[in-house]
Amino acid sequence: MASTAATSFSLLPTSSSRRRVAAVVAPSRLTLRSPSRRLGFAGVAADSLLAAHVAAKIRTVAGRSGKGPRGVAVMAKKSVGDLTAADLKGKKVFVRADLNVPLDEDRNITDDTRIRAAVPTIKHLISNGAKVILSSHLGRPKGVTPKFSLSPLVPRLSELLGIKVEKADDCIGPEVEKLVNALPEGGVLLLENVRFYKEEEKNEPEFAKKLAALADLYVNDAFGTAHRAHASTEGVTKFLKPSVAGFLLQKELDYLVGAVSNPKRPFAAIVGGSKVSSKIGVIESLLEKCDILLLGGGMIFTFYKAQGFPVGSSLVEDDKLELATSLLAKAKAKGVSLLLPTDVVIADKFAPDAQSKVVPASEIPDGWMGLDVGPDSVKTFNDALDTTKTIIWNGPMGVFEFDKFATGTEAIAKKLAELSGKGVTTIIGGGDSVAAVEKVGVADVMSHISTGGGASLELLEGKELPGVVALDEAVVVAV
Ligand SMILES: Nc1ncnc2c1ncn2[C@@H]1O[C@H](COP(=O)(O)OP(=O)(O)OP(=O)(O)O)[C@@H](O)[C@H]1O
Ligand SMILES: O=C(O)[C@H](O)COP(=O)(O)O
Repeated sequence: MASTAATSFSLLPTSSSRRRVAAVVAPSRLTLRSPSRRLGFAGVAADSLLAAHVAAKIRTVAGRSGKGPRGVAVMAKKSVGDLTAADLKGKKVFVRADLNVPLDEDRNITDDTRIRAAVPTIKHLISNGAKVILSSHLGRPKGVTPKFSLSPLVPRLSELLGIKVEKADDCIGPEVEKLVNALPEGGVLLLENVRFYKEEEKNEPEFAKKLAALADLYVNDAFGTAHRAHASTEGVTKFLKPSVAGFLLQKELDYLVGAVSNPKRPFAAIVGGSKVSSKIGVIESLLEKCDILLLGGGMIFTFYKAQGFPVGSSLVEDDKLELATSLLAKAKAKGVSLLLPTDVVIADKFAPDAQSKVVPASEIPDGWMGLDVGPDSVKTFNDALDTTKTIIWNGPMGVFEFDKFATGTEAIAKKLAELSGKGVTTIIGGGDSVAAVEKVGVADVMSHISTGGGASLELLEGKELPGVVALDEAVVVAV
């Protein structure tokens, strides 16, 4: 018989859990006093963008003081959209982007998403007469390593921006300064990989100062690297004013903080991936906010074992059994409807050509391992998702890299695409779930696909990102 793991948790959230979330973030109480009220990005209203930052800040302020948001003066980050031609014309602007794109053996770009995502900010700057000094890392080089040069990015950047992008062979020093000084208004100079200097990751002030010396002001649009306190993401802000957020950074915050903290309800979170240990923070944080939590991926077997079910040779973290039990109890206490798959696709080995069959989640035989969620679970998950208005998804439902075990993940991707078309806010929180959505070819219809893996995980865990914290604040006053 199928396990009844799902039925031991109530299907409806309590009204108190709804009230608690609403009390923690109440952006409607706020009057925004910032020109960035006008700003919008990709169909996202300006007020909603700011509400996201405000909501994040309120939670921090409220958390520290132990009091709610009422009457608390809070701040929001200054935006590149606040800068007009009067601020930008002829100015040298240091733009930190995350152009850490995958390259094949011949150094061709295999996915240009991150380059495309950086374009709106750069276009805004060049169309307002700024001189753009563009900086990024690529990979994790140890010292100067030609295979990690940013040179292969120049043709695609030039094509997307419609101008000839210049390239420096270094990111600091007299030669770079000469190229910067030769930049025309509306020109773009791409600096060499900033991680060729070990001082970058060490966030050494002297190195940050040298980067800053190239420019008049700073824009951080590197969402994927915003969780790193590096010289070009954090240190440089101490020497360049103003230091403002780019459009991509804002959009990521709007969805991953704003839509998640203040969601249209019911709000469902889908968490998958390999191990529960790497998702504890995310699950705990989402349990505070969501109405429905769907779990899939390798982590579910730790939950099953904690409930006394046989798990065969499935992935299990034996030191996390108590944790799994406590997460189930927490969900129950909070009135969150936590659904574990009731059936699984099992395999006789971890391989694309493994023998496979579907069994109830409570009946995995010895020698077999669960590699995907089963069809009954997909149906239950889809029915639950049909009731929602906001969905965030992080981590695949199974070993989607093997076609035979990709069905559950692909079904969820298709369901989110369908619901997105019906007005549900669908957010894909980075990492492998993005790859899965792209594999199914439904990336374009999602409300938001994060460009950050580690950064989006940290945000979903409720952490502050150093690259965001360091930016200038625009005063927002609570009334
Ligand atoms: N049942 C399973 N058994 C073993 N591995 C699984 C299972 N289900 C999913 N996985 C694996 O989990 C991996 C993704 O897990 P991870 O925790 O890294 O997710 P993610 O957060 O989406 O990715 P990233 O860490 O890149 O952000 C995939 O490679 C997938 O094959
Ligand atoms: O790909 C990423 O997640 C970002 O570019 C950050 O890279 P890092 O993990 O090497 O800092």
